[in-house]
Amino acid sequence: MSLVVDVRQRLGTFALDAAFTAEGGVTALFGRSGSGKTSLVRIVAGLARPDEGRVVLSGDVLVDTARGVFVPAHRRRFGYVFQEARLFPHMTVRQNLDYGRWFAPKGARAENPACIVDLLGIGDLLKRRPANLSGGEKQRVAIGRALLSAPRLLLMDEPLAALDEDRKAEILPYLERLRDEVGIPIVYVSHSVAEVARIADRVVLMNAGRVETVGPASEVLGGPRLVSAAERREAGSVLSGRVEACDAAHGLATIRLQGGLPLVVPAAGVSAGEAVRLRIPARDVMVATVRPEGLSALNILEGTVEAVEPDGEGMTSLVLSCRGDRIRARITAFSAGRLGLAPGLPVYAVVKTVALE
Ligand SMILES: Nc1ncnc2c1ncn2[C@@H]1O[C@H](COP(=O)(O)OP(=O)(O)OP(=O)(O)O)[C@@H](O)[C@H]1O
Repeated sequence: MSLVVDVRQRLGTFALDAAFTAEGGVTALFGRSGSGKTSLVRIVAGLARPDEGRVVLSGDVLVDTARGVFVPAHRRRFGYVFQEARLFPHMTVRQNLDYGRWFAPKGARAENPACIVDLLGIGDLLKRRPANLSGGEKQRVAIGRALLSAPRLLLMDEPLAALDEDRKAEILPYLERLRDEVGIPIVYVSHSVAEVARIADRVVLMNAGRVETVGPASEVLGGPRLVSAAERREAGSVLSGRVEACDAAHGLATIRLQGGLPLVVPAAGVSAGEAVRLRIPARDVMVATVRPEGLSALNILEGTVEAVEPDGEGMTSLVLSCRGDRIRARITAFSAGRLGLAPGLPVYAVVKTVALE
């Protein structure tokens, strides 16, 4: 699968001028409110026409303004999940799901709808109507309905934004299973660093209608390229690793990172050998020039400073190379100066929190 988007559209005083490509997995359109994410995803969906440009999915030209091509939304075979579930209130969950299936072309019908129902954990809800479901349950049904239409591409526009933190936490594991077990490429709109870090393979960072940068989640969410101060505060490292050992008595697991470093993290319900993603918020990493002792932190990593990037607002982003894995830290410019941090300097990274995802 390859999705090529290169479009321009004027909306009142707002000018969208955005280009990106996506290749399978989850591509996040990420940026602050008003940066143009929804306008862009609406063009990909066929719900809006660009003034100029092209949208091509795996060689299939869906929009080409120069040649007068515009394939309408219902003929694109895309699934769309919005902020609110938009289920049919008079239909049961099963009927809502069947409605999705009904739209699948004959040859492409999901072979086993029961698998999708299982994957989303909605088997017990089939006879209920949307009015009796929680926000998280509704959203899982909406995702199921979209999947059962056998889409070539799934577009999700802030699917968790209307949910409270508990409901978000409930639904995120299902989105991860969707990413890992269903081969459908996903374009995922969000303004949440934590959500994007957890779900996305690639990130398209939007700012004022334009694409600021495109890259792996681990790079884009690292910090320096993030546009708003709020995003930079949330910046951090996204790392991959494998569970090496579990210490059930203490609720801890040792994760071996790709570069070979071990990290000890609080973990419930993981098993040895499992591949995991970790997020370490940059603001939760302290830096020392000598090995600290007598600390409560479980992880003190040896590394060297790779980059020092002051943000001009009194804070400095650091990239630390720890046996090949890059750990980001965000400290005050004052501390960076006082410690004389410069590329090549050996340091210790004290990691206060690690989110296992
Ligand atoms: N039909 C329209 N007419 C005029 N301005 C519009 C129209 N649609 C969108 N805009 C403007 O375009 C800008 C981008 O809006 P858009 O909804 O795409 O941003 P967003 O990044 O998805 O934001 P949010 O995260 O808040 O949903 C906003 O300033 C919005 O007011």
